[in-house]
Amino acid sequence: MSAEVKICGLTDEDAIDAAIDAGADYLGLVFFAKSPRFVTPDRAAELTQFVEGVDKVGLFVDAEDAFLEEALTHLRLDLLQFHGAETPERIDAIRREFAVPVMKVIAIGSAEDLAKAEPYFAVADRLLFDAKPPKNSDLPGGNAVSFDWSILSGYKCPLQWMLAGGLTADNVAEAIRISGARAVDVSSGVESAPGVKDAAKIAAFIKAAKGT
Ligand SMILES: O=C(O)c1ccccc1NCC(=O)[C@H](O)[C@H](O)COP(=O)(O)O
Repeated sequence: MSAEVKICGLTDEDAIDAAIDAGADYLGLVFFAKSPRFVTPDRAAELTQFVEGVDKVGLFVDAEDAFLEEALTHLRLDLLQFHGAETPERIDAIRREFAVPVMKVIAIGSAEDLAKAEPYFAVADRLLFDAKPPKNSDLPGGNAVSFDWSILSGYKCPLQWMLAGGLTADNVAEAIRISGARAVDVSSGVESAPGVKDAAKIAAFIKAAKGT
């Protein structure tokens, strides 16, 4: 059991260094203004200017083309994560327009929600299965909420996928075992407060996810 790890919502140099030093495979940058983890494209470029060998993932929520263009003008992103209500048609158009791999988030509350992934099989490069946000949340993700990982057990998905939602160093090994995930994504579980990453929690999470 060893999974790739994406550390999402990085907002400062120390957190980026901590994620890289601990062996993160993906660094997530949140381009959603309502988030406590929001960074501007300019700041994201500054933060990641010396990053090499680790994929940079830009997280967007129902972003317009102009904003995607702005972000990609400031920095190279290896993967675009879409965490809003983007339709399959919109994902297809973005992928064609910007020629960067795309990952669509599918919110899971019950096993029936897996069917929502199917229309994206032909238009996305990857999927990310995350918990449905609580009803009172302003954020579609990053809410420290889990779902029943057994929903994904034995799931036949033609695309690579990541598991997210309420993961921590204490539960990620179990989540990987039950779901069969080969890649995991975390934000709140490696923070001391919303938007403030904790280097020790990042290291512990990656160790647990990779079984090292
Ligand atoms: O992190 C945010 O603030 C955020 C805002 C808007 C959309 C998505 C957001 N985060 C997504 C993630 O960090 C992860 O992909 C995922 O939801 C896991 O989050 P967490 O449960 O906090 O580990």
